[in-house]
Amino acid sequence: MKKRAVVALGHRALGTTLPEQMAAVKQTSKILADLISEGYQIAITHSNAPQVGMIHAAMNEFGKNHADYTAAPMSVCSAMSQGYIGYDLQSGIREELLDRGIVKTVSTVLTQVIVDPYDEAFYTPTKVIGRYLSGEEATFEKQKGNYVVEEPGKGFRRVVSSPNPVKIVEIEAIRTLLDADQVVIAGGGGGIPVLEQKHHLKGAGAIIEKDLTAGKMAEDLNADLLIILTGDEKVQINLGQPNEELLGEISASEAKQYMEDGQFGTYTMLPKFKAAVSFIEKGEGRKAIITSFDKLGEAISGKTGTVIY
Ligand SMILES: Nc1ncnc2c1ncn2[C@@H]1O[C@H](COP(=O)(O)OP(=O)(O)O)[C@@H](O)[C@H]1O
Ligand SMILES: NC(=O)OP(=O)(O)O
Repeated sequence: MKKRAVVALGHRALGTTLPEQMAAVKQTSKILADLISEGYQIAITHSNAPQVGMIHAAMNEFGKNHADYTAAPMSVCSAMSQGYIGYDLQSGIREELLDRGIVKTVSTVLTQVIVDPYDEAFYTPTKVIGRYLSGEEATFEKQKGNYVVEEPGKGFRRVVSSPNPVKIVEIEAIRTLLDADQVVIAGGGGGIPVLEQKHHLKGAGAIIEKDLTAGKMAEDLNADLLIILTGDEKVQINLGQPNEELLGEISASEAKQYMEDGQFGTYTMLPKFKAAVSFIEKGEGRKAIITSFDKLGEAISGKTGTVIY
């Protein structure tokens, strides 16, 4: 039986602007094709904060200035970001596979993820999206009822709520594609957050942390491996202190201890560890790798990366 992996792609694997994304995806596709060539069945999820910020700004500026265009809510923009990023990944991976003589369908499943309307996150927006804003732009956003935070010396950023993923609506479609040995991109940008109202799923104005959705998807698919590709080859503890240390192979209980000790950024590295530990604890023989996207091959063969077992 083939090994099954869920791969979460971070910012570096995608870039920010359209040309950056096109170049980054070419590189990322090679790495993912290597994994597939090694016999892994993979489901891929990805970041979307820069892209969804860009799409939301564009849609809402047009909506304001042209009577025949309407502004788009965040959930619709989230769906657009899944389509746009999924499209680039689908083409890139397909091409890389064909270059190696591998014929496989690569598809994107527009994925909705049910969130809890009473999730505490709705009271405190924390998820940073889009580009840096000037003071004037930040004031304008606040006037529209949006939230911004200041990053000293850099500018302002928009923030939205980031509720926990409760249920992946299209999980059976994702599972079916993997069972058919196809490559699937799903849960992009953490999935489109939706509130369950009887049979209706109402889009929520929020962005889910993609690492948490990746972990949930890995649990649901009973994957062997959760791979989180980020900017660093290995995670550090005691960051910025004289006793700074790179983490290699650690157990889930060691990882939990580091989490409790506050070793990881709340909105950056911590969700990756939460996802990894929860995934590992809910099954047998599971492993999670956190590494930079260009080091995946070495990490798979045990030469680098932070590996949690
Ligand atoms: N203990 C830590 N070790 C390494 N990086 C950390 C740590 N705590 C926070 N970080 C930050 O987390 C970042 C990765 O998180 P994020 O920017 O959300 O990534 P991505 O888009 O790759 O998912 C790193 O680039 C680093 O700045
Ligand atoms: N949705 C999400 O987690 O996006 P980023 O990784 O870009 O913040």
